[in-house]
This record gives sequence, C-alpha cells and structure tokens, in this order.
Amino acid sequence: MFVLSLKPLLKLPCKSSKLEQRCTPHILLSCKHSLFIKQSGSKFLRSLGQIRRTLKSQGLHLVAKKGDVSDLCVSFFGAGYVGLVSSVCLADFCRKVYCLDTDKEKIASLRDLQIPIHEPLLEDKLRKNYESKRLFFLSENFELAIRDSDILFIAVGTPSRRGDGHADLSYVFSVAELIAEMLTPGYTLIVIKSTVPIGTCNKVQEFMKAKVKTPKVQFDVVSNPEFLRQGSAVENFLHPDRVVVGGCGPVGSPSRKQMETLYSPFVKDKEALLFTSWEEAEMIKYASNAFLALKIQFTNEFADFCQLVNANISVVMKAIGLDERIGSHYLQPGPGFGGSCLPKDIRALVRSAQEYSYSMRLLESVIEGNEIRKRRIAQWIATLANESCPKEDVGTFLHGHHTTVTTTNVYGKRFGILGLTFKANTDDLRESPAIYVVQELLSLGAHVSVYDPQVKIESVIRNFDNFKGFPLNICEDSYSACKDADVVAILTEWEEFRNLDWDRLHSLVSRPVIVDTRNLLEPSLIGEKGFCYYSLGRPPSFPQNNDKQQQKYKISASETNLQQTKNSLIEKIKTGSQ
Ligand SMILES: NC(=O)c1ccc[n+]([C@@H]2O[C@H](COP(=O)([O-])OP(=O)(O)OC[C@H]3O[C@@H](n4cnc5c(N)ncnc54)[C@H](O)[C@@H]3O)[C@@H](O)[C@H]2O)c1
Ligand SMILES: O=c1ccn([C@@H]2O[C@H](COP(=O)(O)OP(=O)(O)O[C@H]3O[C@H](CO)[C@@H](O)[C@H](O)[C@H]3O)[C@@H](O)[C@H]2O)c(=O)[nH]1
Repeated sequence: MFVLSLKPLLKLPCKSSKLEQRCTPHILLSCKHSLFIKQSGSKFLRSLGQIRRTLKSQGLHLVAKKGDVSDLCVSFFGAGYVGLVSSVCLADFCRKVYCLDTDKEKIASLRDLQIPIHEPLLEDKLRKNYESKRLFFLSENFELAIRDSDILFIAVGTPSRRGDGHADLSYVFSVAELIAEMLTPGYTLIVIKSTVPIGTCNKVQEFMKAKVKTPKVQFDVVSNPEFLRQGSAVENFLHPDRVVVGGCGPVGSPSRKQMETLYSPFVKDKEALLFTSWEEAEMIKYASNAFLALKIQFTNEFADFCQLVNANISVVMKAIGLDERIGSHYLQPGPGFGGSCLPKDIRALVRSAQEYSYSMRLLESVIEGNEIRKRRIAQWIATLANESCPKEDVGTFLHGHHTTVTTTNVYGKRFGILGLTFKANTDDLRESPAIYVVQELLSLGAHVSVYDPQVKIESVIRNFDNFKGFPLNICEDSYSACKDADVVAILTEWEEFRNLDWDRLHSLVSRPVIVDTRNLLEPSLIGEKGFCYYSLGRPPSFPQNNDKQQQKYKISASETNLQQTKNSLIEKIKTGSQ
C-alpha cells in the first residue's frame, strides 16, 4: 500500500466505465488500472506527470480538472515569433512547456538564454521559466516531448509559395507527419496555430489519420489562430482581445475542455473564448488581417489625396476614428504595410478564393495598391535628392509622376536611411517597405547608408544578397548614416528618431532634406531646425528665412516643371487613373 500526494480531484475521460468518474488518487489506485502505475518502476510514482505518462502508455489519458492549467504539458513546434512567445507565456502557467525547432542554432542560443528575436518583455519571462525547469528547448528527440504532452501546437511558418502567392504548407505537413508517426497510445490534442488557408485543418486531420501506425492512438486536430502583433507579442498573448478555437467537439469533449483549461488564465470574459468550426476559425484569421490591411491602404490613399488639396491626414483620421463604428486603430499612413503576415496572408487568401473561381476584387486592389505605394515612396525619396528646396510642390511627386527618376539624376546621390524593420519594436525585416526602398535606391545608382536600432548586420546583409558590390553602408547610429546625405529618410517609426540632436544632424548632412514616411516628427519643429521636411498627407515645412541654410540646397528645379507635374496629377486624379 502506498500513498500519492496529488490534487484530490482528477477526471479520467476514457472508455473504461470504472474510470469514467471523478475519482481521488486512492480510487484511482484501487481500480484495475492501478497495476500500470505500480508496474512502471520499482519506486512509487510521485508526480502527476509520471502517472499521466504511465496511463498514456496504456492507452488512457488523464485530463486535468477544469481550470487546472498547471497540470498541462504542452509542446510548440516552431520557436519563431509565435511559437517562442507562446511557449514562454504558457510556461508561466503550465506544468511543462517544450519549445521545439529544427533550427539547431536557434535552440542552442535559446538554451544559452540568447534570444534570437527582439520582442519586449520576453527575456525575463524566458529566463525565469527556463531556470525553473518549466520551459525546455529541443532541436531533436521530439519524441520525448510528444510522449509527455497533452497538447501539441504547430506554429511553424507558412510563407508565400514562391511565384504564386499560395501559402506554403510544407512545414505544417512535415510536422503533422512527424507527430502522427510518433504519437503514443492515448489521447493527444493537435492544435494548428500557424495561419493556414481555409480547409487545411481538415486536410491535416485526414493526412494524420492515414499516417498513424500505432494502435490505440487517439487525437483531434483543432484550429487556434494567433492574433499577436510583433513588438507587443507578450502583452497580446497574455491579454488577448479574443481567443478563437475551431473544430472542437461539443461542450465537455476532451478537445474543448483542454482548450478551455489552457486559456483559463488569459480569457477572463467567457464571451472572448469563441468556439467555431475549423473553416470559420481559419477564415477569421484571414479576415482580420485583410481588414487591417484594408484600413491601412485606405488611410494611405487619403493621405496622398490630402497632400494634393492641402488637408492634414492626421486631423482627418483623428476625426473619423472618433466614430465608434470606424475606430481609431490602423489609420496611420506609412510607406506601405509589410511584415511576415499582412502581405502574405492577403495574397494567400486571394489565391485560395481563386481556387473557388471567386475574385476578391477589393483585396486584389489592396495588394496592388500596396506594391505601387512602396515603389512610389522609393521614387519620391529619390526625386527629393534632385529638387530644390523649399518648393512645396515637390511633395506632390508622390502621386504618380515617377517616370522622371532615372539613374542619371540619382546616380552618386547620398541617402541616409533611418529604420529598416517593417515597423518599430521588432527586428524583423520580412517584407519591410524600407528594404524595398533601399534596394530601389541602390538600383538607381545611389549611395545608401542605413541605420536601424535592432537589426543585426547579418540580417541586413542577407537581405541585400543581390546587391554585393553596391555602395551600401551599414551604420551604428543615426548620425553616421546621415553624414553627407542629400536626403534623410525615416522609414521606421523608432522612438529614438524623435529625439535626435537636430543641430548636429544639420551640420552633418549635405542638404538638410528629411522625408518622414511615418509622420513621426512635428513639421514646424523640424522646419525651425533648418530642414526641409516632407511627411505623408501633411503640409511640408521649410527653414524660415535662413540664408545660410538655404545655400545648402545645391540643385534648383524649374518652377514650370513642377507646376506641370502638379497639374497633370490633378488631371489624373479627376479622371480616376492611378
Ligand atoms: N509573426 C507573427 O506576428 C505572427 C502572428 C500571428 C500568426 N502568425 C503565423 O504563425 C506562423 C509562424 O509565424 P512566425 O512568425 O512565428 O514564424 P517564424 O518564421 O518566426 O518561425 C517558424 C519556426 O518554425 C521552425 N520550423 C520549421 N520547420 C519545423 C519543424 N519541422 N519542426 C520544428 N520547427 C520547425 C523554423 O525553424 C522557425 O524557427 C505563421 O503561419 C504565421 O503566419 C505569425
Ligand atoms: O496604422 C497603421 C498600422 C500598421 N501599419 C503597418 O502595417 C504593417 C503591419 O503592422 P502590424 O499589424 O502591427 O504587424 P504584425 O506584427 O505583422 O501583426 C499583424 O499580423 C499578425 C500576423 O498574422 C497578426 O497576428 C496581427 O494581429 C496583425 O496586426 C506594418 O508595416 C505597419 O507599419 C501602418 O502602416 N499603419
């Protein structure tokens, strides 16, 4: 006779009628399955984990009672922005979390507590949970994690497939195959967290069923899309607006109970935990990102029109955002939306719709508009190296008159680029408009110096593989990047760019021209500092009566050309052409 120190109530949802009851450990031990517990070792089983593993190996599964997240063990396949952040946050609450990745280098650096990504608030939590042995990083022996886990999350990448815009699901299916082959008897919940096209969960379930070879394996596949944003990922994971779970069984089913348990610390309002079908969950994820992209593209179009008619986009967007039906978020103009999600997800959505012979025209135009925008921003920045200043009209260049930019008028000009990431507070360069702009400028023969507070030099170099030998200078601070620049362009809204020493910067540049594609700075303030300042959808500002500063502008443009440009643009807008 032995006594186990366990929580008093455990629920065993298994086929055995004797076990299909709420029971104390004593009842558990006195039932016929207690034999398995005894058999598993010469010593007594001390932990719930040991009992769980023993039962699992016999085709039974122990589910923690409702709300008891501390009994759960979960694994994440993929230690990227989503997998790593989710693992670290869940390790605060779960019994154990395995974070698995095939990238050996990534796992090795995580074990050394070197975090491969920049994400605020992540480091302390990671350290705490890793040191207290609730969080484990593995690049092999995934079998151990699979055997031990109640829930297996798939959080690998689903990038755009080269050439056609479809989501590349090869990583998801390779994990699904591995799991299917390694599942041990008993029940395991498989959760797809990666963003996947509608219909994928269904396919994964069928695929896995065909691959499972071990008898007595039971599993469900559910969809649980992630909505966190890079730069505030920890905060978003801990305090989600909503959690969507698709494809669970009815109330009381193992899949539903486990997901309720897992999210109990994060979702206090019952209404915010939404159970849907697989297809609805998959669609909700795409629809959310598509709507955000739509708002940004809408704002960008209005910003450009505001510039033509002397209206201020900040005033306009603030006013429309106060209408609760519209809301104030995602109304900030910029150089185009980027990142690893919005662009690729909308492309994937549009492509999946086409498979049903359905055209999502609105979103097709959002994709095209965003591509055009990045090109125009690059062309606009290039032109400003040639135009005289102050000239209010040069700001209108943004709206389409880009054919005049050639290698001859940009060749050898110097550009100081502030910010490379697709937005602030991340180190991610995926689909960053800034990368596009720099590549355009280099193609035109310009000299480009770049600075970003978070990006590692290796990542910058990787993004300019095709530009070896081009005059690209990676700098360690803003001032070095702006030295001798004909134009300074702010491409990411890093906070530190707000507070530069403008007098120092002014003394360093060749021409004091700033293009702010994030509307980060206060126009009048920068004008007062002697700069010619252009932003999006706001009137430009210029140095006030300062002859010495005026001499810095080396090239003058013809007044007539500028007027013609403006007239032709207004004509184009009237006739509705791009
Ligand atoms: N980044 C975000 O902000 C965000 C937010 C919500 C949803 N998503 C979605 O989540 C998914 C993951 O995005 P991410 O940004 O974290 O990707 P990521 O590229 O940062 O990370 C993916 C990781 O998966 C690893 N991996 C690939 N194959 C593997 C395998 N067989 N086993 C284990 N690991 C493997 C890679 O090495 C990589 O480290 C994508 O579908 C994305 O669309 C991303
Ligand atoms: O008003 C705005 C807001 C954003 N952006 C740009 O839009 C892009 C995307 O920004 P954001 O949504 O913050 O980036 P992500 O971290 O990629 O997050 C999006 O993509 C994730 C992956 O699917 C989702 O989980 C998030 O909910 C969704 O916001 C960036 O280039 C931003 O600079 C603007 O130009 N103006």
